[in-house]
Amino acid sequence: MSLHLENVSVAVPDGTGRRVLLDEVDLTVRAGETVALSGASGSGKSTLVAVAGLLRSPDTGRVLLGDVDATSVSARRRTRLRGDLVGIVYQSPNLLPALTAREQVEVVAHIAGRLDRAARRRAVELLEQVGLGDRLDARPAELSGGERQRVGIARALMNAPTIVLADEPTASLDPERGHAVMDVLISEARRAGAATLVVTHDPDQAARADRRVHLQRGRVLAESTT
Ligand SMILES: Nc1ncnc2c1ncn2[C@@H]1O[C@H](COP(=O)(O)OP(=O)(O)OP(=O)(O)O)[C@@H](O)[C@H]1O
Repeated sequence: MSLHLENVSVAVPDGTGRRVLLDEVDLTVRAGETVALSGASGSGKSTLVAVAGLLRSPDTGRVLLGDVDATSVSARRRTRLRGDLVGIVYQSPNLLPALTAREQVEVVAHIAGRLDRAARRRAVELLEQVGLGDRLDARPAELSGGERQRVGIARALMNAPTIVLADEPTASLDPERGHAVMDVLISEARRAGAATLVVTHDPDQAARADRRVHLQRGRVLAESTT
């Protein structure tokens, strides 16, 4: 399923005027494609991820997941779409301290009311795919930063999302771990055929994507094929 942002603008009140955070952004990420999003601090990357992930509605423009216009449905339907179709990897995975790696991932199915035997098996498979097959019962305090981030990736993929969004998923890691985590994220998202948008400042990591997009002051400045 593809992700389309069509003419998306977001502005917030700023003193007596308005501050534009996203300015008529057009962006398409095709199914199975990975797009790296870069831009200076404050250029609007996190806002774009929040809009694409249906966490924030644009003031104007449309967000299409496949051919469903998520901006024209009810808030309730939008929440359902997000839960069913979107997986988000955050800068820091915010794992629950009391839960094991396996449980962190299972929670996604639990919340959806679908924690059955198949879901438990899928959680283990995902953790194996991100290289944590031998750490299933470890709690966050027993995991390294890179391992915790890989749990976050497995968790984001648990609902078999067709849209994967990652906002600087490797920001807290050293370059070597960061590259390893990025490789896992991109290969797993590709394997799932998901449309994947990854925010990264790191040119080496951006080069791993199929395409790069640069944001400047809320506008898409340039696209390049890597
Ligand atoms: N609710 C808000 N009210 C006012 N300003 C906001 C709001 N949300 C974001 N901003 C501002 O909008 C701009 C874009 O923010 P955003 O977080 O999208 O940028 P970013 O490119 O992700 O930055 P960074 O790389 O530092 O995380 C920033 O200048 C930020 O301060």
